Amino acid sequence: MIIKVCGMREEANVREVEQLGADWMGFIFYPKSPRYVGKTLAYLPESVKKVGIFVNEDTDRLLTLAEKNRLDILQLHGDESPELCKALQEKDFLVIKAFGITTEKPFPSELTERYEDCCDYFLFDTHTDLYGGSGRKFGWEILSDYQGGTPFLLSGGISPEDVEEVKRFSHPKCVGIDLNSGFETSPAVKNTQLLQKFISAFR
Ligand SMILES: O=C(O)c1ccccc1N[C@@H]1O[C@H](COP(=O)(O)O)[C@@H](O)[C@H]1O
Repeated sequence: MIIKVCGMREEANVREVEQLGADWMGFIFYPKSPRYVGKTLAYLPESVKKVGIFVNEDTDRLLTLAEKNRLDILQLHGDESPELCKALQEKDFLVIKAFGITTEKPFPSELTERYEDCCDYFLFDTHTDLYGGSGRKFGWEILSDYQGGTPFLLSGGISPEDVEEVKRFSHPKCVGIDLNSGFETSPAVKNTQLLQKFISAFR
């Protein structure tokens, strides 16, 4: 299973998390996020895949940031179209389309189906008007209604005490989990002890 640690920014913290055995590390390029990278990242990790998180970003700016930060994967949290996802794949990026899920509505199969042929992964996150990083979980049982072919990461408010529940979660297309605000001491600063404990218990 892929473990992605998201919302990283500070050099020392990036170096520490790189040593913990995470597979992917996420950097948020959405200016309204408290985890916004802002200025240039002082250190780009080598031993993890670097994921850039974007929300309805201008395509030229997205590509400039992707090149500058040597991003491997683009995670799109806004209303990005299937055509944009396809165009980014054709530029040799892996593409993750994030979907905000709520149990108050049926699983959005009609929406996810439109992205089946243009994304490498989906990410199922808790619906929020802020696009992501809510720190809240949704009822994962709704994912039994996801019958698509694209592998997905489970996301949204996963915290240290969820490790057993995450291990019990099972879906044939779930290939990973996303850890973000639940492991922070302050926005964009991860508690490496909590992460280490979670990762060893999860593996
Ligand atoms: O973390 C943010 O601030 C953020 C803002 C806008 C879009 C995505 C964002 N983060 C992503 O949200 C999910 C869930 O995070 P959390 O566990 O609920 O804190 C995660 O994939 C982050 O990559």
